[in-house]
Amino acid sequence: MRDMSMTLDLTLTSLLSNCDRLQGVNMFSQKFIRHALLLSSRGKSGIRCRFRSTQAIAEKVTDGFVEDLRSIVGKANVSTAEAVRDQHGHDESYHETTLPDAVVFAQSVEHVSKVAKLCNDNVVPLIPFGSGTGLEGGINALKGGVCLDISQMKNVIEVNAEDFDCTVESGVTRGELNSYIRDTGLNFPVDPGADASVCGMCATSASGTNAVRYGTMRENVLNMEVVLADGTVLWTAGKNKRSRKTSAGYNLTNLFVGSEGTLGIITKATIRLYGIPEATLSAVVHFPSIQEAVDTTVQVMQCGVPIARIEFLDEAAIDAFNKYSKFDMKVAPSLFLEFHGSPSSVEEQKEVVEEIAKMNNGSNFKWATNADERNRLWKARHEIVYACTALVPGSKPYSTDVCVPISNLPAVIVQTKEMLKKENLVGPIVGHVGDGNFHIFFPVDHDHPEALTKIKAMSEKMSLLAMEMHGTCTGEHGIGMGKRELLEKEVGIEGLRAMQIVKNAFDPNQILNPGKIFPV
Ligand SMILES: Cc1cc2c(cc1C)N(C[C@H](O)[C@H](O)[C@H](O)COP(=O)(O)OP(=O)(O)OC[C@H]1O[C@@H](n3cnc4c(N)ncnc43)[C@H](O)[C@@H]1O)c1[nH]c(=O)[nH]c(=O)c1N2
Ligand SMILES: CC(=O)C(=O)O
Ligand SMILES: [Mn+2]
Repeated sequence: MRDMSMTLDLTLTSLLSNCDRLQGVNMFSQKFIRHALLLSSRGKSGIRCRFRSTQAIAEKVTDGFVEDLRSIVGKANVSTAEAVRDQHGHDESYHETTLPDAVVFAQSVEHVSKVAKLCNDNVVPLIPFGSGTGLEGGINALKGGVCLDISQMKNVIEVNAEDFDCTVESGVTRGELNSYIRDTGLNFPVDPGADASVCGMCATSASGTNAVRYGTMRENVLNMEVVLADGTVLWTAGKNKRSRKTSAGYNLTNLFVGSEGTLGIITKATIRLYGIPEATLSAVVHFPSIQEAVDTTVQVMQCGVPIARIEFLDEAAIDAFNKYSKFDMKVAPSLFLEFHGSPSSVEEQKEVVEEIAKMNNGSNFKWATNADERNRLWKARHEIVYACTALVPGSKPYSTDVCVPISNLPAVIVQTKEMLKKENLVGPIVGHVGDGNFHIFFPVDHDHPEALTKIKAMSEKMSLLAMEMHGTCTGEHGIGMGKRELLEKEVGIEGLRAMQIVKNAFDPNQILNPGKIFPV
């Protein structure tokens, strides 16, 4: 035991001699340095542990560098046109555009690997671009560099219907996958509303309306092909592996899920599929108060009803929803529900939920049994973020995204609503409440910076409240550039340091999506 620790200390010493930032590395961090060292000793992975500031010093993207990019992917697949850079310099959120210097459209994993190596050798920032539907400014090129658009890699590599899994390339969107596999009777249910790329969903650990039944990306990814900063290609669970369980070493798959383009570029994902339910039933029910709607949710969950969707909209959200999507719903706190299963199981779930809702003064149940009605309802629900921004013409969405343990949800939502009133802010509340996750969608108009300051303060208060109630500042949208200052508050300085050590080990030159996740 003593010999072992001496060996580790010696190894640590030699590692530390390569580090730029030694001071203040506590015992906890040293353990991680040892991990990093073990990784770095695998020469082939190319992972080196050189500690640098998390802020990269980007080399300029010169004409010669652009020529090098063109020689890798072909002339037609590199653009420096302002319109193309602009399109790739922002997502769907309020964050203001920051342009990359060049956009590269990769056609293969070999392209991705060679472009990564070139950027790494020249210390040029590299930002993976999935489909640009993120809500935390994840693709903004904060330090310029190369935006690597991988949306044209659109092959479905394999579908193993008998094992309920499939493998897709980075450009395949959730909608495209579901159209492709429709004939198999299977589908991929994780549903962030937007038609995001499956690999982008891995990168942000997305979820959405039916995570309550089927889980988030974390529970649904079995394996990923990832290109590291230096161009190394690895499979997080081993090449061709797709078992439901594994105890083989560290869980690299879940390290890359939610890494937001800062650890590697996900070029393929092997994900779980589910049978399309035999019967589906949707409903809307209205309540006199937020408390009663959310209490209903908690009781439904605590009764163990395997509900597929249970979505909350407050009266402001219903109002925006009616106006934008031409519905005529009662303007009151409401739940949108969906049940999946056999006809008898759906009937049983319906009865239990109806009884619980009625006990909480839920009324005006409206059932949608046919597919057209259901699709219209859920399409409108998915567009709610646009319905909220339409309240202020010319605005963009600022979305909060807290998630708390379900028993704390009623208190957090009620307090949030009181804070909104006190601050006199317009902000409809919408939530995937079965998971304890909810958003306020603030319409933000950049011509009114004072309103944005107020919204940011409110958003921070909400996040702190959620953390105090044992929750998180982001259930599903990620840290991106919007929540960087909150990460340390959530995971603690030790957690943050551990994350920085992992980042430094995988990306010693800090080229991958610099300026994201970590506080500035
Ligand atoms: C109308 C609407 C509604 C919703 C949402 C958006 C919109 C516009 N979202 C957010 C969004 O759809 C979600 O974050 C997606 O997972 C982003 O996938 P993209 O492919 O668009 O990634 P996008 O291109 O926006 O990139 C997002 C981040 O991931 C990185 N990235 C993308 N692809 C990568 C890859 N292949 N390898 C490595 N890094 C990669 C990027 O660098 C960036 O940091 C959401 N989300 C949610 O969870 N629940 C919800 O309810 C909703 N609802
Ligand atoms: C935008 C988002 O997260 C939602 O509509 O749930
Ligand atoms: Mn959401």
